[in-house]
Amino acid sequence: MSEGNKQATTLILFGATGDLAKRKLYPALYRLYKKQNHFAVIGVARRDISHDDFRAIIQESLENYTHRDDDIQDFVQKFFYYALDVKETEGYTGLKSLCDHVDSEFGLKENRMFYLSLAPEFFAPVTLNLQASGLTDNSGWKKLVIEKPFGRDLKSANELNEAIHNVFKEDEIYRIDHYLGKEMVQNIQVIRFANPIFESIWNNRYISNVQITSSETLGVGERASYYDHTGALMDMVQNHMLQMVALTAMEPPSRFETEDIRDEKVKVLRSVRQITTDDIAGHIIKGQYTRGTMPNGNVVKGYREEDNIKEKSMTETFVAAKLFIDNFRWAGVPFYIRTGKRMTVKSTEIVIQFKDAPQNPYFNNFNDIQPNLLVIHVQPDEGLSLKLNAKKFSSSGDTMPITMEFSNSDLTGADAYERLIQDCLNGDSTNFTRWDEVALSWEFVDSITKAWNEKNIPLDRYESGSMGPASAYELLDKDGLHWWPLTKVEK
Ligand SMILES: NC(=O)C1=CN([C@@H]2O[C@H](COP(=O)(O)OP(=O)(O)OC[C@H]3O[C@@H](n4cnc5c(N)ncnc54)[C@H](OP(=O)(O)O)[C@@H]3O)[C@@H](O)[C@H]2O)C=CC1
Ligand SMILES: O=C1O[C@H](COP(=O)(O)O)[C@@H](O)[C@H](O)[C@H]1O
Repeated sequence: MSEGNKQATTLILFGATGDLAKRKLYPALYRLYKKQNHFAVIGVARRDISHDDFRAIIQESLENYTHRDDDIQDFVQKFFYYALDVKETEGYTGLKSLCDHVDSEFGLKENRMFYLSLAPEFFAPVTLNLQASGLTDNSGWKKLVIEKPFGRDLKSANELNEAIHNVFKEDEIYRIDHYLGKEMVQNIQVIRFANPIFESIWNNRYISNVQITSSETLGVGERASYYDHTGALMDMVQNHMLQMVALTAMEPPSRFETEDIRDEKVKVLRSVRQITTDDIAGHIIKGQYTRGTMPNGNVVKGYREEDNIKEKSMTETFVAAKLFIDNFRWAGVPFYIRTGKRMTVKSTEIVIQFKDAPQNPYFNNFNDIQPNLLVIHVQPDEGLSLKLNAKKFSSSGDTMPITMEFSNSDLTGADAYERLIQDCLNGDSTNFTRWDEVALSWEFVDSITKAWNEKNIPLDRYESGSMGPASAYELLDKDGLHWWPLTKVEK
C-alpha cells in the first residue's frame, strides 16, 4: 500500500445525486475503496432523501459495474447524505455537525476533500459558505476539487479564482480536467521523452502537422440547459483539447515534478497564436448537428429539435481549428483540432504526421507510399500505432504501408476519475490544471469568441452521423492535407 492509500479522508461531495457522480464518481470511489483507501463520503444535494435512499442510489450506479464484488454493502455504509440547497448559508451548520460526527466515527483525522460536482454558478458561493460555516477550519488538511467549466471567459474565471483563493491556497485547489486522468494522455510525455527516436524528430524539421480529434456519437442528452449556453468551444476546446495540444507540444521539463511540467505547458499555451478577427474565417470552423442517421441505423434528432434547446439556437456542437504555436520548435507546423457531438464514431486520437522523404526513389513506381504517422489512441482503445512503408512481400521493388501497433486494451487499468481522485488524496496535483494554464486557455478561447461575434461567422450544419461540416474538410484541403481516418473507434 502506498503512503497515499493511508490518507484518511472525509469526502464532501456536492452534487451527489447528479449525472457525473452516478456515472463516474461512484465507480471510481468503489475502486479506490478496494485499493484500501480510507474514506467516508457525505453526499450533498437538494432532494430530501435518507442515508439509505442515498446508499441505494450508489448501489444502483454500480449495478452494471463489471468489477463488482460482494463487498458493496460494506462500501455503501461509508456513505451519508445531507440535504442542502447550497445557496442557503444556514444549512451548512448541520453539514458541519455531520462532518464532525462522520470524522470521529471513522477516525478520519479531520482531513477534508470538498468535491464540487455542481453547476459552475455554485462554485464560488459554496466555497465561501464552507468558510463561513467553519467547515474549512479543520485541523487536518483541506482540498477543493472543482469541476469544469472553470468560468465562462477569462473575466469570470478570474473572479471565480479570486473567490476560491479567499478560502483555499493554490496548492489546495484541484481543477479537474478528466482528460488529464486518461491513461494515454498521461502516456504522451513518456512516449515523447523516454524515446529518443521520437523526441529527436519532434519538431518542425520532421513533422508536417498534428491532428487531434475527439469525436462523440452522443448528442447533447440530458445536459441541454448547460450545453446550450456553453457550446463545444467552452465545453471541450478550452480545456481537454488545449491540454492535449500543450502535452503534445511542450518542451521536456527540467524535472518530472508537478510545477516543472505545468511550467512547460504554460509556455506552450502562451505561444499559441491568438486568433484575430481577420483570420478567424480560415482558421476556426463551428458546426451544429442536424437530424441524421447514425452508423447503427438510428435516426436521431437535430440539435435544435432536442428537448430544452432553443428552436433557433446558434450554439456550436462542433469545432475544428487550425492553430499555430509560435515558438522555435513548432514554427510553421499547423495543429488541427476537431471535436463534436453526434459524429460517426466515438474516438480520441492524436496523429503526428511526419514530413515526406525529401526525395522518394519509389515515387511514380505505382507504389502506395504513405506519410509516416504516429497515432496515439486515447480512447476507446488505448495504444499507439506507427505507420511506415515497407517492401511488398515477394515483389521486386514495390512498397506497401505497414502498421506497428501497441494496445493496452487487454489490460484493465484505472479509469480517469479514479486516478485523479487518488492523486488528490495523495496530494499530487500534476494532472490538474494550474490557474495560469486556465487563464491562458481562456485568453485564447475569448479571442475566438470575440472574432466569431465581430465577424458574424456562420454556423455550418452537419448531419448527425457524419464527421462534421464540409468546411472542416476544406480547412485541411486548402493546405494540401486531409484528416486521417480514426482507426480505433467504439464498436
Ligand atoms: N455529466 C458529465 O458527463 C460531466 C459533468 N461535468 C461537470 O460536473 C458538474 C456536475 O455535472 P452533472 O452531474 O452532469 O450535473 P447534474 O445536473 O446531473 O447534477 C447536478 C447536481 O447538483 C445538485 N444541485 C443542483 N442545484 C443544487 C442546489 N441549489 N443545491 C444543492 N445541490 C444542487 C443536484 O441535485 P438536486 O437536484 O437533488 O439538488 C445534482 O446532484 C458540472 O460542473 C459539470 O460541468 C464535467 C464533465 C462531464
Ligand atoms: O467534459 C466533457 O467531456 C465529455 C467527453 O468526455 P469523454 O471522456 O467521454 O471523451 C463530453 O461529453 C462533455 O460534453 C464534456 O463536458
